[in-house]
Amino acid sequence: MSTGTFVVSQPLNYRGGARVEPADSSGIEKAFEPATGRVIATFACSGEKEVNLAVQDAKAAFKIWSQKSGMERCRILLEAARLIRERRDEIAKVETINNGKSIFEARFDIDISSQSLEYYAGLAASMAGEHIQLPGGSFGYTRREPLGVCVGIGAWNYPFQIACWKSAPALACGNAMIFKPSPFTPVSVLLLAEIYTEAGVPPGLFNVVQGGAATGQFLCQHHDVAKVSFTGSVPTGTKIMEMSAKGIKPVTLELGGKSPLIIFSDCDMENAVKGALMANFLTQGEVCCNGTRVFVQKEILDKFTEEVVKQTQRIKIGDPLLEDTRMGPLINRPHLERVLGFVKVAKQQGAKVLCGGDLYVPEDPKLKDGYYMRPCILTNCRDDMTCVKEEIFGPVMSILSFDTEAEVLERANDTSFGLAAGVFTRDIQRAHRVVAELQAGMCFINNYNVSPVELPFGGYKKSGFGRENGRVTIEYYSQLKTVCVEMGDVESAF
Ligand SMILES: NC(=O)c1ccc[n+]([C@@H]2O[C@H](COP(=O)([O-])OP(=O)(O)OC[C@H]3O[C@@H](n4cnc5c(N)ncnc54)[C@H](O)[C@@H]3O)[C@@H](O)[C@H]2O)c1
Repeated sequence: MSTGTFVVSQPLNYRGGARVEPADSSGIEKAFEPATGRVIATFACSGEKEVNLAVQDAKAAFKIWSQKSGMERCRILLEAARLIRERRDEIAKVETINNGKSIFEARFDIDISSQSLEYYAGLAASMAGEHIQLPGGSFGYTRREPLGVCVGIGAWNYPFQIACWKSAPALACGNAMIFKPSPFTPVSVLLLAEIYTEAGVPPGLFNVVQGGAATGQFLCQHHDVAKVSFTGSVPTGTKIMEMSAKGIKPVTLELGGKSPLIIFSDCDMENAVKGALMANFLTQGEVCCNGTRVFVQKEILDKFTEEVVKQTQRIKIGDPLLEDTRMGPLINRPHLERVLGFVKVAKQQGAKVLCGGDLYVPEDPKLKDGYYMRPCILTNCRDDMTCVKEEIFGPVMSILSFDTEAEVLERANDTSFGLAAGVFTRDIQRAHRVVAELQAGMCFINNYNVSPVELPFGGYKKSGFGRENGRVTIEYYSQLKTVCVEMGDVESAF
């Protein structure tokens, strides 16, 4: 597989353990290779009939799967994790071709994905209720039971990983899942569906329906869907919550962010610079938890800025399938233009562009229609500027200076988002004091954007609720049944 050659001709829906063309459609979509601007797949968006069939199949599979013991589910999930490892390179390449992220990064995503299956496989076997002694020999116990058919709706920035972060805990708990990827990145989740089938899940347990908003709505409104787990923007998250409210369905919302990264003057400068790059430029900056508001204490502002610019200018942009590329193209042309538009507005509002923020045309002629830009550092930023307030979702870092801890905390929290935050300092007391005050679900001390599957991930405020990863996620894919057992006679009040 090399850039400019991949096309998908097989069906992109998956139902009953096989790829299928949808039974009906609500429109046609095209998926692109961002590196070249080529169409790699044309597919029908699933209509209501197809969604009904997917739910019907998932319900049948749920009956079989939910009866299995945790150990039985564990073995199958471990086998699926092994198959992901075995096909790591192929999956990473497909992800790179359809999303644009460098192959170097895509391999990490696939590794985190297989780890997610391994982690929840382990928990599947140890899920248990409680036994509670009551007076007179009576007792109660709790059973942790699955919810039923869960829907996963994904964003386009981590297509395979999002599908794993949702399906691994869902399946571990005994649920079935129907997954709808973003229409921009429909391809890699099919490999996951095939892997689950090969590993031994019942046909229909993990189905894929393709489409955009209309298909997503059919799924959310379906009366046999027990839960919706959504990753995407705040406006869509609001709609998902409204639709789910009508059916009293629980939702997990993993939404956007505008996270602060606070660099104190006593930091280890080399690590802080690396951390700022990690916080801003993975996947071309298209990362929900990115620390795009970089607050730097005044004493080290010049030195930090100089170093961060130097390292940003060294980032190798180009063909994402090449081993030494570290930044590929953005997801599509409209998004590229939107991100460049943010840089333009930032300049109009008084920010200074220290590097990048413009189109990049690689030398290789086959890449000339790709969606590349140079990573951008903005300085002279103020808290009221658009680039500091809004989620850009591209490689644009805004540097802001600050004087005191109290001041920076106030400014860092002055946002309706609350997904992540970071702090670099050598003072351990300050580090813990600051993160305790930060209004964010995921806080990093002296690093940024590492995502071990053992740690819960999710937002505060408008960045959503519910968690992915970690032990706690079991609670979002299961429900507790209490059983009260009488060992004596009924003492009636009547
Ligand atoms: N918190 C997280 O874990 C996380 C992770 C990745 C991305 N994100 C966020 O996702 C956003 C970027 O992703 P995007 O552009 O794909 O987001 P989006 O909200 O446009 O779309 C997300 C998904 O929702 C579907 N959808 C759109 N309208 C719908 C509707 N009315 N009903 C049901 N489904 C609908 C889309 O087809 C897509 O699959 C950013 O805001 C980013 O921060 C968050």
